[in-house]
This record gives sequence, C-alpha cells and structure tokens, in this order.
Amino acid sequence: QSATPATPVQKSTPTQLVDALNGVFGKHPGARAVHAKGIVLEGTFTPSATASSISKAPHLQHDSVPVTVRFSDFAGIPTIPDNDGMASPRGLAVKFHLAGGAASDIVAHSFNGFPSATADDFRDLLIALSQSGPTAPKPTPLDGYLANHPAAKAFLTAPKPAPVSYGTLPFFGVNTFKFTNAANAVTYGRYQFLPVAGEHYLSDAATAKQAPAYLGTEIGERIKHGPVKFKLVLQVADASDKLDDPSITWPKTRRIVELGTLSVTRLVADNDAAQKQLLFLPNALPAGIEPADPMIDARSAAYPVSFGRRQ
Ligand code: HEM
Repeated sequence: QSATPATPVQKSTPTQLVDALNGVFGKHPGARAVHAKGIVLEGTFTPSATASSISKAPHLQHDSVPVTVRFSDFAGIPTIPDNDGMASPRGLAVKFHLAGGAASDIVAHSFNGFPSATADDFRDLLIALSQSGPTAPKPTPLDGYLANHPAAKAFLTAPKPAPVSYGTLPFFGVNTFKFTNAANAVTYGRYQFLPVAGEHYLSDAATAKQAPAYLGTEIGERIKHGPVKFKLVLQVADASDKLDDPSITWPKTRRIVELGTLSVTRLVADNDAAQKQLLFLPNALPAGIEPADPMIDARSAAYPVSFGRRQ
C-alpha cells in the first residue's frame, strides 16, 4: 500500500458538517440531515467461505447473523420524490446484529466514488452549493469550487439513472477499511453490494411516470416474492492505491473477494419508529475491521449530531 502521508488535521467539527448539510437541504424536523427519506427492512447476512480469510470479524466467519437494512434517497428532504434528480445517489445502510447485543454497520451509496477527498473538502462543497442557488450571480461559488475540484465536478455531472428497484442497484462503501484475519494478515479494501437480480434502471421517460414513493412500494412488493439479495464483496487495494481518498475510484481490474450474501426478507412494521431510532455508524466495527480513511471517523462523529437533532 502507498505510504500514507501524515494526515492533515481536520478543521470542520461534526456540528459544522451537519449545519453545512442543513444549508443545502434546509432543516426538516425529525429528519436525517441527508438521506432523509428511507425504508427499513430486515433479513440475514451469510458469510462466504472466503470471508474469514479477510477478517476475524465475527460476522465474517461461519454463521449467519440477523441484519437491519435501511434504503434511502440522497437528499436531506423527507418529502423528496423518488424520481427526482436529488434522490440519487441512493443509500444502503446495514446493521449486522452480533452476539451479546453488539452491532457493526456498513453505510454505502449507489455511486462508486465521492465528490470530496476529505470531510473539510466536503463541507466546502456543501457551503458552495448552498450559496449557488438560481439567483446567485455568475460565476457562482459552486462554479469556482468545481473549477478546482475535478472529482466533485465528475461526481455531480455523472449520470445517475433512477433504478427499477432498490434491489437492482449496486451500492459502494467508498471509504477504505483495514481487515485483519485470525493469522494477522492484513487486507485493505472497499465494500461493494452487488444486486443478485442484476442492475436495472429506468429510462428518463419511465422515470418521469413513476409515483413519488415508487421505490418503497416496489421493494415491499418484491420481497413478497422472495428475498432481495446482494453479494457483499471487497474490492482489494493495489499497492499503488491511495487508501484515504474516496474521491478516487479504483480501477475495475482490482481483485474482488466475496464476503457473503445479504438477504433482505421483510419490511419492519412500524417503519417511522424504526427509522427514528436507528443510527448507523461507519466506525461501529468489531475486532478485525478498522478505518483506513479518516473520513470514516469524521462521518461517525457527524451522524450522531444529526441523530440528536431528529429525536
Ligand atoms: C464527510 C463526509 C460525510 C458526512 C459529513 C456525512 C454526513 C451524514 C449525516 C449527518 C447523515 C445523517 C445521519 C443520521 O441522522 O442518522 C448521513 C447519513 C448517511 N450517509 Fe453520510 N456523510 C458523509 C459521507 C458519506 C459517504 C461517503 C457515504 C456513502 C458511502 C454516505 C452515505 C450515507 C447514507 C447511506 C446515510 C443514511 C444512513 C441511514 O440510513 O441512516 N455518507 N451522512
């Protein structure tokens, strides 16, 4: 792996990061600062035979574990229509319920990349966005930001077609984790959830015809006919890959190791109560998995600020 240079100290506080999200989407009482509209389901995760070669984490050994899953639209707007442009990228958050009441989380989205290399950069982008509404004089702060941040420009302009289903989209962990197996061998990698049903998107014309809550309705119908499954795989870093910059997408040629199968089987009955009470933390990790990118801890400090505000 590339030697990581001394990490620059993060300047933004968790509160400033959440305030910056509120600056873009507005404040919506009771809602998450981003990924505000979602749906909670349950199921199981079954590790693959190769998972324990990567990590000694308990859910990556032999036994299946129960999971709670939340699919979401991107925007921090709880009424966002599922067919709106700001609903992408979609989110997938998974809570693995481990023995003894412990839990471990993965929080992923449907784009293989991130607009910003660091939490500070992300806050700068959010502030530029919030200052660049339709009435802002040109060039806007966002124009200036994007001129100097090609990864952010690529992220914002990349096509993000609406999916047929939450079950027909791949989701990407984006940040890099360090995995240690029982023999102390170390692997660096990024999670990917690959839909077993395949990737399926709607045409623009079909997207425009969808009901505002079509994704929630669709997933409820789909699971009546059988589990909605994803392969959880790890994209393994090459020696040349930068571990702490999620704005750089690694090439598709990287080694992929299968970690297991996520099987989503039922809707949670009181969905509003479940969404309110759920808090996913990217750094909720058992022994055998550690953050390898400082954005993971930055995210995990910001999420509880949003959680506190929506209680
Ligand atoms: C510095 C970067 C980031 C910041 C400051 C940030 C901030 C937040 C905040 C404040 C929430 C709401 C938490 C809550 O109320 O429970 C959230 C939720 C979420 N974020 Fe991030 N985030 C960042 C990076 C990312 C990345 C890289 C991804 C995808 C790989 C991501 C995906 C999600 C998803 C899917 C949710 C919804 C989780 C749920 O269902 O409860 N975020 N984020």
